Amino acid sequence: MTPALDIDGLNKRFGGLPATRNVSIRVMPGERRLIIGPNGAGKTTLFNLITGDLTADTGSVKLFGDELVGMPTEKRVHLGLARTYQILTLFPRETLLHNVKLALLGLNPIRWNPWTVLARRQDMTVAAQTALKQVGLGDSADRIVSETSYGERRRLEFAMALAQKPKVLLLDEPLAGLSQEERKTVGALLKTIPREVTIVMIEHDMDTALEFAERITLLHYGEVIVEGTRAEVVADPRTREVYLGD
Ligand SMILES: Nc1ncnc2c1ncn2[C@@H]1O[C@H](COP(=O)(O)OP(=O)(O)OP(=O)(O)O)[C@@H](O)[C@H]1O
Repeated sequence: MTPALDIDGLNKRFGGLPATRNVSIRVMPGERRLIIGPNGAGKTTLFNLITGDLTADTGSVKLFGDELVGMPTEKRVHLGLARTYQILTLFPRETLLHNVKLALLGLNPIRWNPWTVLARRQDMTVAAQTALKQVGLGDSADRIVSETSYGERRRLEFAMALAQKPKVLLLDEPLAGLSQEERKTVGALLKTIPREVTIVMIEHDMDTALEFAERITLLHYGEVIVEGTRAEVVADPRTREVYLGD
């Protein structure tokens, strides 16, 4: 079976310092993969290399067999790659619905033609409303982002990513900054995402993340040092040494 994401020998240096060292990771379709590692281990850099926000020095990243290296981010999105950010990237003075529509508009290659956009607006509204419903914000479509709670904004970001109907979804610390209650809501939401979507998640909250993850990759100083099933990685002494602080 072709992997959903096939990362091979990926390297990235910042001013001589390696942030990603010969990283090879294979994620199969439908998998729920958790990426863990101490601060500065290279987790976000890895995501930026996958999305094209950063350019790799060497190595390959394939999405369902298509080479992404050298491809602009927008094209990667068209191939089915979506991500959420560690720091929320929303338009705070717009409505929730408008934010999701803007995410969809970004996906539309003919978005600069106003007539086309107008003609498609109804479709987009329906798609955006469906995505908001999917994350439990169906009744909040017309609210302004700045008037919503942090947890609701996190869910809005999910809606924006899901509206794009991604094949592979990268989640960068989706639980960061959330209250215990909100963590539960987002944790439950994660479980409702269909298997057609392969998920790779960076997360420090081990309670929720471990429940969700099937396989785990541990990064340390930019390198993959442990990888395996949830049970294997948790039981590995190197995980305890560098991450779980045992
Ligand atoms: N744009 C950049 N320019 C220079 N150095 C960078 C840049 N981005 C990341 N780094 C460095 O690369 C290394 C990996 O950083 P990265 O943010 O990927 O780690 P991380 O595992 O995501 O950490 P955290 O858990 O704190 O988010 C760090 O040493 C960091 O200082």
